[in-house]
Amino acid sequence: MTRPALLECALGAMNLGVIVLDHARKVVLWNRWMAQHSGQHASEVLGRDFLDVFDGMRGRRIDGAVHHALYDNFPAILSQTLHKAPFPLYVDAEARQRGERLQQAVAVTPLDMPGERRHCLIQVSDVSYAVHRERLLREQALDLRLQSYSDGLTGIANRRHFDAAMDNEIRRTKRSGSPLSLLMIDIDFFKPYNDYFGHQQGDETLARVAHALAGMLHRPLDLIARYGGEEFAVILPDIGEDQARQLAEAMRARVEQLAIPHAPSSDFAQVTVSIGMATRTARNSAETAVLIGTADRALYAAKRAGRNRLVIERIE
Ligand SMILES: Nc1nc2c(ncn2[C@@H]2O[C@H](COP(=O)(O)OP(=O)(O)OP(=O)(O)O)[C@@H](O)[C@H]2O)c(=O)[nH]1
Repeated sequence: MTRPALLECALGAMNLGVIVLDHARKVVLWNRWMAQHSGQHASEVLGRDFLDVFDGMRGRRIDGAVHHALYDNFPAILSQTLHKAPFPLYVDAEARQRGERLQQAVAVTPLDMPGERRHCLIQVSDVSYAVHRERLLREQALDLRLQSYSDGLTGIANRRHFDAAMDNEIRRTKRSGSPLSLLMIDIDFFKPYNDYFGHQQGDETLARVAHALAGMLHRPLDLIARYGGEEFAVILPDIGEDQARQLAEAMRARVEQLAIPHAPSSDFAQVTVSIGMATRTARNSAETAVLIGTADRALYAAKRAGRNRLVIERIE
């Protein structure tokens, strides 16, 4: 095989688009890959002006890159992230109908040949697969992040999320001096509920209560988390005892209003919650453990006092 025939054969077999333009920007080489994905055979484009073949490219980045390659001897690489699918190239006729272009990475290179004015080589690679994989990986990473910060059963924040948010809020409150209230909320007589209705219905009720409580929070930094089995914790930044008390009382009443029938052996006809509350202020400057410990003690006081109630314990 002669050398030109060999080169012709290799060019035809290449798995990327190859275009060569002469100094006047006329197409002088167009390989089979380009014909296959553009729908234009070499005989239709050879000898034509590049911008006549690709009218939509006028004034675009690729037009500038060709200009710089031909007249300033500058090469350029157009990554698909910044220049999405510049050429109208498609994987097949169906994709063309849908207008779904191949994702492309484009390299524009000056070609200096002895005795000729400068030409320019344009290489187009199909990076659709890489782009698809990258998108998939990004989505998976986001999913994992969400999963690692939310509780699978109820969909609210999990304990890890609570710990991180609590650290942040304590730090923020130390800087700003604003108050920070914490509620610990526990479903009353949940063991008899599970024993009577079964664990699966117990799960459903847990999720329903979590959802109802979460629906009461409207400020962006308020956070409700599943703290333990049937216990929730609510972080309320920037509100002092009075406002937090009103919200906590409304949350208690909201669960009662759900009117979820309780087990016959419970003291209550409906599912209820007990709530313990404590507030960090600039004056008491409580650390995380003290705030949580105090809200926890208040919760147990609410249980001892008969349940379905709110108890506030002050930090001295
Ligand atoms: N269905 C279900 N039950 C859970 C889950 N996590 C914890 N529990 C149950 O919650 C119940 C908690 O019971 P206890 O701590 O004894 O207290 P209680 O019966 O709720 O009574 P008081 O808290 O004193 O009002 C236990 O029976 C746990 O099995 C869960 O994810 N799903």
